[in-house]
Amino acid sequence: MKGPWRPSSWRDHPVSHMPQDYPDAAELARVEAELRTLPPLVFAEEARTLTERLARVEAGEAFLLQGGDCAESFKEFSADNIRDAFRLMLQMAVVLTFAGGKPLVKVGRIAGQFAKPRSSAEETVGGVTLPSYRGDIVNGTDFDAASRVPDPDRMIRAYHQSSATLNLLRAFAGGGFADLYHVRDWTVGLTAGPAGDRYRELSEKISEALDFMAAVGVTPQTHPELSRVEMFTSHEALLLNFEEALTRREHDGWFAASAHMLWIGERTRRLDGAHVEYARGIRNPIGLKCGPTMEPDDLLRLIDVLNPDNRPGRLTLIGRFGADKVGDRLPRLMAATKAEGRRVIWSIDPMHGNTFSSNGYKTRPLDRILSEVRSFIDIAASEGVHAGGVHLEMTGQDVTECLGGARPVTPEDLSSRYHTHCDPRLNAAQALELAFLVAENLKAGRRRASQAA
Ligand SMILES: O=C[C@H](O)[C@H](O)COP(=O)(O)O
Ligand SMILES: C=C(OP(=O)(O)O)C(=O)O
Ligand SMILES: [Mn+2]
Repeated sequence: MKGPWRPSSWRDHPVSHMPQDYPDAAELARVEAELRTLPPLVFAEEARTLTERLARVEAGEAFLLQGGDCAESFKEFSADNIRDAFRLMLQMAVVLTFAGGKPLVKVGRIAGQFAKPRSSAEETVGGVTLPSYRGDIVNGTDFDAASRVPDPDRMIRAYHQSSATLNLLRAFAGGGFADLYHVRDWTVGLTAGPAGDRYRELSEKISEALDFMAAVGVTPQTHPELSRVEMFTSHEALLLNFEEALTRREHDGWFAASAHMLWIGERTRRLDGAHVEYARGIRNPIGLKCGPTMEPDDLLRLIDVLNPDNRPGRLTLIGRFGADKVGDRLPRLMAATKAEGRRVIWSIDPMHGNTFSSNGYKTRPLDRILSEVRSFIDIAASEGVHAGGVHLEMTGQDVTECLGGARPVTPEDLSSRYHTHCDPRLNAAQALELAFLVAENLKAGRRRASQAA
């Protein structure tokens, strides 16, 4: 039984994957106090709106695309990177909406995705052992003792970077960049290759359809929704000192003001742990990673705590099993939520269960990623559950971090443009390829459903 919730009640629960060793407690307290005085990064009403949008996903009327960096960083912070991430979301949205025939809810892993859980608390290189890098909001990547000391001031820097990132995202979303009439312009930055060619073809079709609509009087002036998009932000609620300081009271309860949606990671989802305690008390939409060790009963007890009122849109379950395990682990979890009438969204993260090292680089093969997504869609169909979304680590940059693709990245290529601060991301072409695959599967599913009806 849980006691009363407060923004700080997580402190009475077991804490994992957070720095316990800030060297200066007074400085940490000063930073937390400063964060409490700073304006919210997002507005509670936006989080309520996202819950409504996700309720449509839960009802099977929309699809969720959640994606972005594994770890944002201070070094890779630039207008170009934000623009490229935004444009990739738009490109994928075009593919998924056109083929899927359903509205797409767009949620970035952006403007706050800075804290990382690590498999090991320490890292050893050449006989030297140092604390692991835990994300730019905690410590630095350089392999020297000073960089690895947790520094609370990094929270302030992460806050301001998130604020500037959100500012640009909001400008892009509402200020013309996302105008569907510019669908052709979004091909800028697409590398040569089949996914790019298919996208160009699709954007031509959409442009023709828009020209036709304009001829019959449907224009951005008459239909302003054609010239703007909704884009929401999300990150893992890992560094609870930061989250607590940005938790704000509203008339209908407490909201995390650091992002529209927060999720609980695979490594911090224990029922009595600090992270579940924090998440249960905020009214934002919540994600919960569900990995291969989760049993149906664990999941149901977590849902009891995280969504006791069974509110649609509140809880997104993000499976992340690995292509080889999804067939064994997912069906019983889906069957349990379905049998118990739990109003949850099922989404798939095909990244985190498909990671291994090659030539000293952490990588993931695109074919395994695609295979986990395909299995997810098939399993959902046979369990009678809506395949609600995908959760991806991806970047608008042409990196060489994940293997394979139509213009294949080989193990030898990994070193050429491997820029991630933590996990390997899909590059723009690989992400588009995945979007086409998901779109085709969704279309096939719709066809099957209408034939059966
Ligand atoms: O992003 C997720 C985790 O931080 C990451 O997968 C852990 O990676 P590690 O095994 O290198 O610590
Ligand atoms: C840490 C992550 O994933 P998981 O908790 O599923 O391992 C992540 O999404 O970056
Ligand atoms: Mn990751």
